[in-house]
Amino acid sequence: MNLPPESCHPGPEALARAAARDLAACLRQLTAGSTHVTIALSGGRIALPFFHALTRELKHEPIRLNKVHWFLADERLVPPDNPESNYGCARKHLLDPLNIPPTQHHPIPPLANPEQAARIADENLRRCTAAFKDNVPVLDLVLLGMGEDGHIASLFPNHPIQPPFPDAAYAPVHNAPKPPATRVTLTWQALTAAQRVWVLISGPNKQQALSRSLQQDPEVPLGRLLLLRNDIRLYVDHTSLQTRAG
Ligand SMILES: O=C1O[C@H](COP(=O)(O)O)[C@@H](O)[C@H](O)[C@H]1O
Repeated sequence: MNLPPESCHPGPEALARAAARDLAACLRQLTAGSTHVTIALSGGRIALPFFHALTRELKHEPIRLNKVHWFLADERLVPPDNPESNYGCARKHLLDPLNIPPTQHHPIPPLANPEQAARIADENLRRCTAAFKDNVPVLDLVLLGMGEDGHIASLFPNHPIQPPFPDAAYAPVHNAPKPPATRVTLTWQALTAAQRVWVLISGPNKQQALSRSLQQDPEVPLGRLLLLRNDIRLYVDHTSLQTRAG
């Protein structure tokens, strides 16, 4: 598998530390320059070590966090106190420990109707965004994970999404192959328009999806994204390079 050595880390903690250090450096630059910085966070297994490492990095940094607005790359439509909620996890382990005021949190509302939730999420992002590419909001940074099947955000293999309108940043997801079944995700357009995309890949049984992605296999969501843009930063740990047992 062709991965540059700087992308590879011995385990989730080392990966999380490296990504957190890089994000702190990136925020130092971005907050010095602009009035508004927009970041989309993900959930999944790497989220917890990453949020803890990022909290440690940012606690003692003279970064103007009051300029940073926190969005989600995807959400499972469950209440925020449900352990499956991506926002709930981000809030508990990153935003609250850093005392980020609620005006800078932009959760995807966990409504029963994902179409409506996606429209509200799109409007919230547009309201905070200064730059647009073909009317698609440009996020400063999107942080993604990758599942065993190669899914990123809530874009799953063989599971097309239907954005509510052509340049929508968010789309509803029905019958997701991984529970919870009802979700909202950033669209391909939003991932393509973003200034930066970093993917944190950790956890067993991901080797095949990763290797197909690196070959830009469009059937694998990360492979499709790597085909759409060649400037994605990958963080990979050794647990994700293990093959499926048996
Ligand atoms: O369901 C989701 O899964 C992905 C990957 O999570 P992992 O636990 O397999 O690493 C995550 O990036 C996404 O935000 C989440 O909703």
